Order: sequence, then C-alpha cells, then structure tokens
Amino acid sequence: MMTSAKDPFADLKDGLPRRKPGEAPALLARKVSKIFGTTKVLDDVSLAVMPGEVHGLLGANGSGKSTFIKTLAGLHDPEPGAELIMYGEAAPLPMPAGGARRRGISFVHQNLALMPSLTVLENMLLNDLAVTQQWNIRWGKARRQVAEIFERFDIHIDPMTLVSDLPQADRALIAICRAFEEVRVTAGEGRGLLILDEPTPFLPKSGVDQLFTLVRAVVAGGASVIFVAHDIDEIREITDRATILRDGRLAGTVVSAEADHERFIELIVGERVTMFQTARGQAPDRPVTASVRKLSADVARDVTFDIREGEVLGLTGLIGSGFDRVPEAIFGALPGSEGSVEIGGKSLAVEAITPARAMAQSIAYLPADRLGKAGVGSLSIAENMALPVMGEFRSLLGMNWPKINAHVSDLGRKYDIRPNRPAQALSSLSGGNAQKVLMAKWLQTAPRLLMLDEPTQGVDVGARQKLFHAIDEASRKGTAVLVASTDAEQLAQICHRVLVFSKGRIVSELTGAAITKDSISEETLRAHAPATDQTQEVA
Ligand SMILES: Nc1ncnc2c1ncn2[C@@H]1O[C@H](COP(=O)(O)OP(=O)(O)OP(=O)(O)O)[C@@H](O)[C@H]1O
Repeated sequence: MMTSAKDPFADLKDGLPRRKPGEAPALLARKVSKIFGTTKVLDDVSLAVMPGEVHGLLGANGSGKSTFIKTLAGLHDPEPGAELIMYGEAAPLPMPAGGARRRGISFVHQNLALMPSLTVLENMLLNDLAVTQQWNIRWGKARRQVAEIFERFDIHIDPMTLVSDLPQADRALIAICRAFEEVRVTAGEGRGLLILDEPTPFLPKSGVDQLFTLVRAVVAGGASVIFVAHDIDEIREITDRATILRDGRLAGTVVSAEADHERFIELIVGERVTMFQTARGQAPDRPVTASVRKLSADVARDVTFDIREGEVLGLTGLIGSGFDRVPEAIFGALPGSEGSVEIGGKSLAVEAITPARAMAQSIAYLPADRLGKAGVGSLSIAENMALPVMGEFRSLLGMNWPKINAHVSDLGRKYDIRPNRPAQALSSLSGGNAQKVLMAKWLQTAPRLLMLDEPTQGVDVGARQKLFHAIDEASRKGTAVLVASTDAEQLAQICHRVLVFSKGRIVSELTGAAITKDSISEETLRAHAPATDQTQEVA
C-alpha cells in the first residue's frame, strides 16, 4: 500500500476546502479506478472530505457514484494504485470485510435497512441483536440511551413505536441516527463519516427539512457526511462542497454556495440540457379512455375518476396515503381490490382483473420496484425490453434476435441508455439506466393507458428531461398517462391534472396552471393535517 501524499489536495484542482492549519481530511480517497470486464467505470477519482463537512456526490446515471461508494464499503476491489487516508493515517484498500465499520464509516442506503415489524428501539439495536442474545441486552438502559439520542437531536419519536407505524420521514431519521451512533462508537466523539446514499426521494418537503436539520447537527459535532443525490437544489442547500463524476471521471469539485444550478448541470451532463417545458393547461378535450369507479384496494378507498385520451394525470399524497395502490389495482396486481374500470367499451370488475387481462385492454404498468417487479435482472436488456413486442419478431424459424437487438439498440439511443449494449444483463446497469430500459419497454407499445409509479426516481437531470419528452410524445399520440408520484416537481412539469390523496381517498384536485411544485406540496400537507377529513369524488 502506498503511503499518504505530502499534499492531500494535490489531485483537486478546484473546489478546495476551507481548512484550519494542519487539519487533515476525515477521508481522502486518491486515484480510485475500477474496471468491470473491459469497461473502466471509475477512472482516477479523488475526493477529500473535511471534518465537519457535508460533501455532495453527484453525477449522471452510470457515472460511477455507487461503484465509488461500494469501493469504500469493501464491496468492490479498486484497481491497484488507489489510496485511502483517514485523518492523516493510511487505511487499507481494498477495504477488508467489516473494515469500513471499524474505521468509523457508516452507510445509509435508500431502502434504509429497517425492520418494519420491530420497534424503533429494536431497530436502533439491530447490529447488537445480530451478535448478542436478546436476554443479554439491558432493555431499560438501551431505551434510555435511545431516548437521549433522540432528545439530543430534537427528534420526537417514541422508541417503543413499531417502525411500520411511522411515516417515511421518521424512518429516515431513525436510520441516520442509528448509523451516526455506530460512527460515534467506533470513530469516537467528533469523528467518523456517514454516507447517505439518496435518502430523500420519497420524502415530502417537511421530511427533507427534518433530515437536513439532523445532518447539520451531526456535522456540527465534527463528524462528516457524504450525501449522494440527484436533486441539485437539495445538494446546494445541504452540502458545503460537492464532487461531480462524469463517465467515471472527476468532472469537478465545487464549493456549493458558489456554484449555481446551471453550473451543476454543466458539470453533470457536460453539455447544455434542454429542460422539458410545456404550458400544460387543461387536458385536451378528447374522449374518456378509462373510468375508474369506487375503487378500493389496500388503503385506497372509493376512488373515482376519469382519464382522457392524451391526458397526463398525476396521483400523489404522502407515502401510505394509498395513491400508488390505484395503478397497481387497475393492473390487477393487488389482490383483494374492489370497484370497476371501464376501458375500451368494456367494464371490468377490479377484483377480476389480472395483468394478462389488463394488457389485453392495452393497459401498461411500470411499478416503482424496478428489479423486483418491473424487470428481470438476470435477463439481458434486449430480453427485458422486447418482452411486450416479442410477437413482432417471431417467424417460423423462431425469434429473429439480430432484428430484436437492432430494435433495442435504436430504443437505447432514443432513451440514452448507457451502456447501449442489448446483450448486457439488466442487473449490471446503474439504477437510473435500468429505469430508462423499463420505460422504453412500455412506451414502445403505445398503450391506451400507461401507468407509471415513480417513473424518474433515481434518474439523472438530463435523462429525466428525455423521459418527460417521451411521456409527452406518448400523450400527444393519444395515450392516457397515469403517474403516481411523490415528486411534486415532476408532477408540476408533466401533468394536466393532479389528484391528491389522504388516508386512501382523493381529497383535492389541481388542474392546469394551478399545478405548481409548491401548490402540490401545500395540498399534500394540508390534506394530511388532522382537521381535513372531507373527501370528494372527481369525475
Ligand atoms: N457488477 C457490475 N458489472 C458490470 N458493470 C457494472 C457493475 N456494477 C456497475 N456497473 C457499471 O458501472 C457503471 C457505473 O455504475 P454505478 O451504479 O456506479 O453508477 P451510478 O452513478 O451510481 O448511477 P445511478 O445514478 O443510476 O445509480 C455503469 O455503467 C454500470 O453499468
């Protein structure tokens, strides 16, 4: 292993940190490269995080953020020549199993790794429970300790609550508190590094604010945070500096307060991006595509609405308010659902709909859980993408794979899928690129009703605009598009109409110019306030 360089910032040309004389970075990674097969996905990446700093990590889909973080976690071995130095002392690379934890690096991934069926207290002790017998844990003492931690960070959650009873924002706070406690115990007071990997996409604005307050409290004590996100506004708000990767290389490091939104986009994309902008107005006055009547599914209750040809209709609310259950039920993917859907001149009882029947009516559905429900990770991009149109490529001689690959490659270019290699397994794509594959898979079928659950979650700023254009193109050709999402900005950009859900029911409707990011957030929160209990049907 190489020893630490004389100047720890030698590789950083710009965005140098403000530092006290002689202060060493909490983490200095130098010349980190990674090759998968013949592709170099990380190329000499260097990054320094100072004590008490929140450091953003951004980049387009597939730019190498996860690979970099997984290298720090010890899940990937970097190419020889990489160096890791923490607080001026060389740390091992490749990182041995458990090494990151021992050195005070802790990770919070998007899924938060909480057990919903356990209490907050049990979740906070999850690591201890894995190595200690239940009866060896002093529960009274542990409960007091957890209460103290929450008090220190001004978090008002009862440690005895079941995690399944908590909103998403509280769950994120618990996951961060747990990771921070781990860092504090292993690295010591005022040291250590917390890596937050896209913790905010499903949170309402108030939840993001709470999370940022916690992050600020963590770094005020001296520990450091790496914050991975696609949302430039959030990065500018919470980080001191940010490092941007492009195609596996360091595109630049900036002092966040000194870089405007356009500068970030330029560094992420490397070129100008045409932002999708359309004066949405009212939906075109075209025939109704689908009439949903008194649909009840899981927590969703008595949901009634129409969607017209060419209309982009948003469904939103807080996580757990039931809006995302609606497309799932219409597709017949949620057992125990009731109500009816009239489409293509047929009235279908929701309980009798199966995905096959839905597809026969030209209904397409892209769930949010992309590798779980939406795609098959072990199959190739071509197999995943061509599935709904296989019939067009079948002849007496069997499947025409060269033709399928050419078709898939065209779609790959259109939707900017990187790498655009049809034979590559879907699971080897970055999260955002996998999403592009699955969007392309359904958009090519030009369905009568296209239902998308969180369609651009984890998709970078450039690709997001391309997907918005694709949704717009589909709607202009007459497809009715139903978008279930908590992303108010996205809904404001693409929808003609938005229905806001609370406690399973539609409680308000926004149309045309009244749809803005702020109005959606306000309606969502107002709907959630205890005083609001009136429901309305929208047809
Ligand atoms: N196990 C693997 N085998 C082959 N290629 C891989 C593997 N893991 C990642 N890659 C490739 O490495 C590149 C970087 O992927 P990575 O997941 O690090 O990107 P990312 O910046 O985190 O993207 P996203 O924002 O979409 O999550 C991608 O081209 C991806 O296809």
